[in-house]
Amino acid sequence: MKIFTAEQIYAADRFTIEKQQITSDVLMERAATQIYEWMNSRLQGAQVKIHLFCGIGNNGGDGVALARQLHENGYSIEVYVVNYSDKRSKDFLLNLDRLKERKLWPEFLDSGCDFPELGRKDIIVDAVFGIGLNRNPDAWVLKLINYLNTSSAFILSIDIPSGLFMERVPENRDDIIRANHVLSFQAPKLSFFLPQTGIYINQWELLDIGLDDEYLFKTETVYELIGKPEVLPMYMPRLKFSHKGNYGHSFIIGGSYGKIGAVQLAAKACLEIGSGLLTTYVPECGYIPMQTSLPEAMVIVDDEDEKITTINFDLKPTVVGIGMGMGTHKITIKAFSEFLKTNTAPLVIDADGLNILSGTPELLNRLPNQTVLTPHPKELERLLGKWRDDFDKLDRAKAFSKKYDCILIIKGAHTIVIYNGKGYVNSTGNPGMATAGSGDVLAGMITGLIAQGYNSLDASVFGVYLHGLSGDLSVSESGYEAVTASKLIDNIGKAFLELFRRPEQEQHIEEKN
Ligand SMILES: NC(=O)C1=CN([C@@H]2O[C@H](COP(=O)(O)OP(=O)(O)OC[C@H]3O[C@@H](n4cnc5c(N)ncnc54)[C@H](O)[C@@H]3O)[C@@H](O)[C@H]2O)[C@@H](O)CC1
Ligand SMILES: Nc1ncnc2c1ncn2[C@@H]1O[C@H](COP(=O)(O)OP(=O)(O)O)[C@@H](O)[C@H]1O
Ligand SMILES: [K+]
Repeated sequence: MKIFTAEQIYAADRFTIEKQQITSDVLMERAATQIYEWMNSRLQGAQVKIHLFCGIGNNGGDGVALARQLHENGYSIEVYVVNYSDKRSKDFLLNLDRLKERKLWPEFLDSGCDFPELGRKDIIVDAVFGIGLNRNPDAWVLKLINYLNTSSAFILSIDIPSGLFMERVPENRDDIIRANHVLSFQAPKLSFFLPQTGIYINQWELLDIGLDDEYLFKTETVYELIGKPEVLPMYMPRLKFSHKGNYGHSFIIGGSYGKIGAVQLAAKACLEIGSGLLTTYVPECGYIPMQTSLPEAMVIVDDEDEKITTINFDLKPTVVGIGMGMGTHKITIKAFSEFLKTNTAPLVIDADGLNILSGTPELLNRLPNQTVLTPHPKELERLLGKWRDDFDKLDRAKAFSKKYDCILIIKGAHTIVIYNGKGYVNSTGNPGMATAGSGDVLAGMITGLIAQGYNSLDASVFGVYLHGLSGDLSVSESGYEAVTASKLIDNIGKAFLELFRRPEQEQHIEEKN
């Protein structure tokens, strides 16, 4: 699903108005109707007090139009106009008149006034600012935002929590509405998925206001939200007459004394996702653990017992995954550097492999094209330097990925795969996955997909999606706290099955037919 910028959404508005031969207030009315129906289906006429805080732009216009619909259907409402500017939008004014025609008189709030009392069981509709916020709100408006946040009422934000910008992080983290639920129009907004801004949103949902399909389809976006429809076409079915040689030979290099488990996890995940063959390269101390825990894997050992000192092998890997638990000893850095001089296989670099790269950046020039890097936030900072905010982080990541022609996977609650100026935002996964070794599993999964013939970008996007889905399946079995990296591996197979599971409703209809 595409993630549009504010400019693209405004352009979609204009395009739709032109093509459907409607006036702009029709779109506003559609927006209000969608929200009304959403609320009504949940409230079922309940006489709960609904406080609508409406700005003077089109987000406020949505709120005022919604107030009218709620009133006409018997709901108990209070409307407040947050009078932050005298530049009121045309459609806001039109809807304000429609409200007044029905003898509904909103209360006008400005810098001098007291804020209304809000009950614990009331509902607040936040329609102060939408995607048009382009500078810091005045102090009294911030005070109002703070006031709403401290109330215990349920906050429903229209389109986007007020105070949240589309393309930057606000300076003061308290200046944004903390929404219980966001009803966003047509497409999700990038800020919903970034750690510094996503925290203001508890849940979000999209409402279709009928923006023109052709525009939405044809317009290219930098960011895309990756769900099932996006990954399904990537899936490569296994062929009846295929053999293990068709699914590649993965080579996983890593481990050090006390950290052989990282290689075990990556290797197991790599096999579980379908790699045809797998060889691991570990220090001598890893030989017995590897051979006993993973009989399917072949093992080559370093001359040294506790760490990797040379990377000598006699096989032609389809893909190499390197770095998990490897350590950053001087001699290991040398071995890694020598390996990069001769390696031509596609690479997936994780953990200490990344730390070595950030300590020895000249090695970045030795990476094959489309090398996959899988940093967690700290490793990413070592690679990119300190960023100003999450939007700056994405810009730096895009520049880095372009400079070294690498695929940069920014891991987190919504992992973002960066390549070729684009960002693929993952939709699966959960906080249960914040647990030791889950990154090793991801690196192994991506390695195993490349082995099977997926290109490195598809392997990254698909691998990240399946990894999160395995996490979601693990949570449904054992709750958040008990998710472990090993459980993620155990659920890779179920994640594949889940990809092809049809929604129950659909199955039911078919059975009836
Ligand atoms: N295609 C869509 O998605 C549609 C969007 N609509 C609504 O329109 C909203 C966008 O409306 P607007 O562009 O009018 O913008 P907003 O309603 O977000 O309001 C901001 C307005 O105030 C000004 N402003 C920005 N920051 C300010 C500040 N700190 N202090 C004072 N004034 C400030 C801006 O110039 C802008 O006109 C959307 O979020 C959505 O709610 C709907 O009305 C219908 C269609
Ligand atoms: N809150 C979260 N929600 C969803 N996924 C998460 C969350 N926290 C961590 N993850 C995922 O778990 C993995 C953690 O990777 P990493 O920190 O490298 O773990 P490790 O070093 O222990 O292997 C990443 O893929 C990340 O996206
Ligand atoms: K809002």
